[in-house]
Amino acid sequence: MQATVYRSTGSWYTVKTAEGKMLQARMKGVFKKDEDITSTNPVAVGDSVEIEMEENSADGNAMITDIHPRKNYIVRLSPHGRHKKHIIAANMDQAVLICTLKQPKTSQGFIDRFLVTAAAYHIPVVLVFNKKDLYKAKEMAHYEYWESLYTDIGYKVMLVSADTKEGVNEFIDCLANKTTLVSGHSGVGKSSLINLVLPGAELRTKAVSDWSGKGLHTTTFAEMFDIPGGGSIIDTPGIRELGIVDIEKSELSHYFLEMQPYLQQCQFNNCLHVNEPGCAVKEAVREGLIDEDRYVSYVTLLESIGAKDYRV
Ligand SMILES: Nc1nc2c(ncn2[C@@H]2O[C@H](COP(=O)(O)OP(=O)(O)OP(=O)(O)O)[C@@H](O)[C@H]2O)c(=O)[nH]1
Ligand SMILES: [Zn+2]
Repeated sequence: MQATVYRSTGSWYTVKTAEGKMLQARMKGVFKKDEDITSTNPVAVGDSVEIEMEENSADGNAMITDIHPRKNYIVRLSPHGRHKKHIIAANMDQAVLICTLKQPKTSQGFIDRFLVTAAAYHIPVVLVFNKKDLYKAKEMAHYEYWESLYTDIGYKVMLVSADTKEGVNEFIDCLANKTTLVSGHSGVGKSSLINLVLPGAELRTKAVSDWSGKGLHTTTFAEMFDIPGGGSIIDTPGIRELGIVDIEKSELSHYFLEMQPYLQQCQFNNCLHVNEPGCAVKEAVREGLIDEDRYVSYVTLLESIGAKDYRV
């Protein structure tokens, strides 16, 4: 029987069957893990799995017997070992990055790092700027610059206020019938916005009371919630940044989507677009066809690859 993983707590998983029943499930032994990754968790939130009911379980618990191939997944470095990865979530249709221009201002470096990560995992991103009610002329001008920059690259951008509810309908519409990972720095208003979409869910309080006293200390985890009317949200409390661990310097420019048209035109086919002569990317920056700040983000990320505490 097929089921979807909604929550993972180490050895127990909350899964939802095709009929909509929530069950507690355990893994049956250890089965083959994803070939490409060495992860600390074989099954993640969003995974589609096969389950069987446990034979002698009075509680109606289930066994996960197989995991279906993933459409995509995101990882972070595991807290339990430098080189191990922890799969945060799988099978997403899109990711929403909640940002703000005030209290606390989201940096462009952070946004671009997120976009690179999502592009590498083939996950479309919607940038949602929250706290519109706090923006004065200066912040509005900044927002408009970012809106046109990221819209031109191909991202969907929206401006909302969880406080006044301005723009919230558009935000809710963009989540309909999709599985969406919601991410963002602490304090940008993730919970406030999610609570508007999931009335009565009281996300964070639920997570806290369920987990207190169970000794899970540093462990952060994702959890999926159904949206009334269709679709679901994957909330990732405590996970500030996604991490791509294995990205090569030579790949990075592919994930800056606006650079793609120029990549074949550089004089050297292994051009990193920094010091090389005949670089079509740098030429495009000079001509204003690629935004300078985005190029700065590119160079910053490029330098971080291979650095000691490497994490894109
Ligand atoms: N003025 C204003 N304040 C907001 C808005 N949205 C959220 N806030 C406030 O910003 C603070 C942080 O909001 P949260 O929803 O807890 O933010 P979060 O991103 O979930 O933060 P973490 O739980 O730390 O990850 C709270 O004090 C909210 O009341 C908004 O649209 N306008
Ligand atoms: Zn180049």
